[in-house]
Amino acid sequence: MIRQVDNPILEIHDLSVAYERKPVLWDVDLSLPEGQLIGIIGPNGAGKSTLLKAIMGLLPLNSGYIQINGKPLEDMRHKISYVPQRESVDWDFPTSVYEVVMMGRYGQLGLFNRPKKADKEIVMDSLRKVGMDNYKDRQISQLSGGQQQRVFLARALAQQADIYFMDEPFAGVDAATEKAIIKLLGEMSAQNKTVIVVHHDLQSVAKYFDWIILLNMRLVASGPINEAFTPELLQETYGGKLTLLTEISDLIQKHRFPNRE
Ligand SMILES: Nc1ncnc2c1ncn2[C@@H]1O[C@H](COP(=O)(O)OP(=O)(O)OP(=O)(O)O)[C@@H](O)[C@H]1O
Repeated sequence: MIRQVDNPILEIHDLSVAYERKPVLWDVDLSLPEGQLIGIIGPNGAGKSTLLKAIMGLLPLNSGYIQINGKPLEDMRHKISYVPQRESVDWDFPTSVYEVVMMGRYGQLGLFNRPKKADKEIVMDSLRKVGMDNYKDRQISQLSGGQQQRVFLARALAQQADIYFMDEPFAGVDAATEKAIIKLLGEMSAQNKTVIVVHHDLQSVAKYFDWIILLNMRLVASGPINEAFTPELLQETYGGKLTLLTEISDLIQKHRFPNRE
């Protein structure tokens, strides 16, 4: 079940990626609609992070190409923003919350230009949106996991991109932060931003996302949540673990018929 869309914001054609000849992604063909909250799910090692890195141009492709709004990715980099996994970053680096978020502006500014008043306002506005404006002078080494994730999000917001890629933004954060993040992502998609999130918790998929991508080295499904988040397609993605599938069937029933107990 792979739904192609008219006027896609993102198109991936015949994408294959390998690490030292070990194939990780095979022939992925995908088109995604604008302004939606999109989840990528699949088992460990399915290639979810690899897909994001390949789209961001951080890995060499074995084959394929990527277009944003019908134009080559290389010409559209300023329109995309990437929030890597929190653990992939050195949080002991001696810098402040404010500086990290200002880094989001350097794409527009150029490395050697001083931030202007407008940049400073965008940084403070982004910090306010994630509830971290009171921490602007704090060293990043002194933040909790949830606070680190909020700072990452503020940096992405400061880039003022059209498409946001996020690698497990809910991993290791507290419930309040998860709630704050999903609210923010909803506001972004209401402003026609496209938000693409690698996600692990199957329990919250139907509640959080408009569109879902099921991946296991190859693309299993891509479509609106009601069409693509089905027990059959999940079985194809995860390989039939029956207890999991029974749980998921229950979840889908609850999502579709929320008032039925
Ligand atoms: N830098 C690398 N060098 C070699 N192999 C790698 C590298 N990064 C990832 N892999 C391998 O590629 C496969 C896909 O990894 P990837 O991190 O994309 O999966 P994932 O779906 O994001 O997994 P998880 O849910 O466990 O985070 C795995 O088998 C992994 O071991």
